[in-house]
Amino acid sequence: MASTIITPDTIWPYNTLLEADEFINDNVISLSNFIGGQFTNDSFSNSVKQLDSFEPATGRLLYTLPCTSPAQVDAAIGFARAAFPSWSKTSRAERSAILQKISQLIRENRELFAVWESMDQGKTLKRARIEVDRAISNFSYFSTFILHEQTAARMVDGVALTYEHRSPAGVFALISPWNMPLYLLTWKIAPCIAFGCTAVAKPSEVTSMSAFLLAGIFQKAGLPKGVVNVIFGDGAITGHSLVSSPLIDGVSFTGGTETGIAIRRATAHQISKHLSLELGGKNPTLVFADSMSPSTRERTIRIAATAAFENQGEICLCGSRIYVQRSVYDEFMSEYTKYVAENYVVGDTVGAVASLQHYNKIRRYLLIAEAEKATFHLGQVPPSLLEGRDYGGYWIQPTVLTGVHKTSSVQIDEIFGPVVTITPFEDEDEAIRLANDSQYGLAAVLLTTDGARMRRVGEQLQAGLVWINCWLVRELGTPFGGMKNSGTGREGGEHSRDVFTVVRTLHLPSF
Ligand SMILES: NC(=O)c1ccc[n+]([C@@H]2O[C@H](COP(=O)([O-])OP(=O)(O)OC[C@H]3O[C@@H](n4cnc5c(N)ncnc54)[C@H](O)[C@@H]3O)[C@@H](O)[C@H]2O)c1
Ligand SMILES: O=C/C=C/C=C(\O)C(=O)O
Repeated sequence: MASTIITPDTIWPYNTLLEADEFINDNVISLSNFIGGQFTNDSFSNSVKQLDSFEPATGRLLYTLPCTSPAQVDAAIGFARAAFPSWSKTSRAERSAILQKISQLIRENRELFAVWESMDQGKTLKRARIEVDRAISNFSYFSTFILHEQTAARMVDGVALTYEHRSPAGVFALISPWNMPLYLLTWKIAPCIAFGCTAVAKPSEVTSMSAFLLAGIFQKAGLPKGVVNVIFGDGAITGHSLVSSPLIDGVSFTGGTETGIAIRRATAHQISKHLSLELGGKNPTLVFADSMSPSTRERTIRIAATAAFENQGEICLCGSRIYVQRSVYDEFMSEYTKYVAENYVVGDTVGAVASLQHYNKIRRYLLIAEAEKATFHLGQVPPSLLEGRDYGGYWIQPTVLTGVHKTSSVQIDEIFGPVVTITPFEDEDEAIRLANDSQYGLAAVLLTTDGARMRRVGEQLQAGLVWINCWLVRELGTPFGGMKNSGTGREGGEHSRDVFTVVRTLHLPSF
């Protein structure tokens, strides 16, 4: 088998599942960092540990990646700093044109990205295509947002004219998790460079391939060298040295709550560092009796199922705690389990979970559910995969549980897999209490046909995003982010502008 040090161009021609599969069988792929506009051989120096990344659907080795050392992290930051003065002064039109070009190049290579993202993350090809489309939108949205942005001037009591002047905040660390790799990393890179900042981006060590391919797009689009550097590695060494560097002006992070806390700690003494933290969730779905009328039942079941099982439940916004009004509980249970069994089929509409480590985490929660005598309406404890690596993949059946106590870790913790708990409630007050009984506050789904209730309940839910009779509907200008331990800061449209710029208010007196 040939050992190939590759650039994205090596992979470019392999844009079907079959071709990608053959390429992997014939080659050992090693990803290299993209620093200062080049794919660098430093990634392979003997002092750099190499990490393995496995294909979730089969368990085979997909590629290796460098665990970038603190010295190399500093080198990447150096390139981003060197690029900042000139990039931050480019005109909005120039930046817009480059973002458009990046968007267009991803669109032209949609299938390439979808195929490799699906193989790398475990998601279905259909789901991967949806996420590539969102990556395309992330760049096109911010390419036009910056052209139309305006700042209002104000007269203060006729005494002074005031206006806000914004400038790019500097060099950012952009760190993303493994569940929606390209979608989430581009949600950070696009606004970062649109608002004139430069970046060192680090995808998750579990799913680094799409970021590598994206670096190839940056080269092809003519993004000036150093504006975006893409480095690979783990959290403890690479991620930590990146966020804690005094030469990093801001961090936009999406990942787990514990990691968010670690990043806050590591940067606590750097007061001016901008921090945007999008963290975990354990989101409630509330099913009111009125939503189970004959005309809306199908929609209610479909939304509660999609919110729970899309992308194997590996979306921070997934509704993994379903609460159902008692008068329709039995009917909901039988319709729901039937719908999930028919529509969420492992290996077809349900992909593999992202890693062996994650498989074992989900399994541990299902063992707890079993020990606590929860009822498994669908799914079961998956088999133990402890020996060797060649298993045939990390597959977990969509699992529907009832009888889980509110103090159980299965009900409290973010499992982040295809596991949902269902609990009855009596009335609106109890529904709100149960929904808010969580350390998290990222998202909530409200299923009801009562217009007054939509607002009455919706406005009391402790969640940054409330979806009523829908789920994961996104408009890229709306504030996106969580309450409580689900994060701090908002991203999207002008909220992303707040993350990536500093503001000064100028006062011009009239005397
Ligand atoms: N709120 C959101 O928008 C959102 C979106 C997607 C995922 N998530 C959350 O992400 C989690 C799953 O992803 P994960 O397991 O990859 O999360 P994670 O927190 O383990 O890792 C996320 C990223 O942070 C890096 N990292 C880890 N430790 C670090 C440290 N000390 N300093 C700097 N970087 C570090 C990792 O290498 C990875 O790139 C879930 O909790 C999920 O809810 C949240
Ligand atoms: O898994 C988390 C999903 C996050 C989604 C977004 O950040 C978004 O839709 O912009």
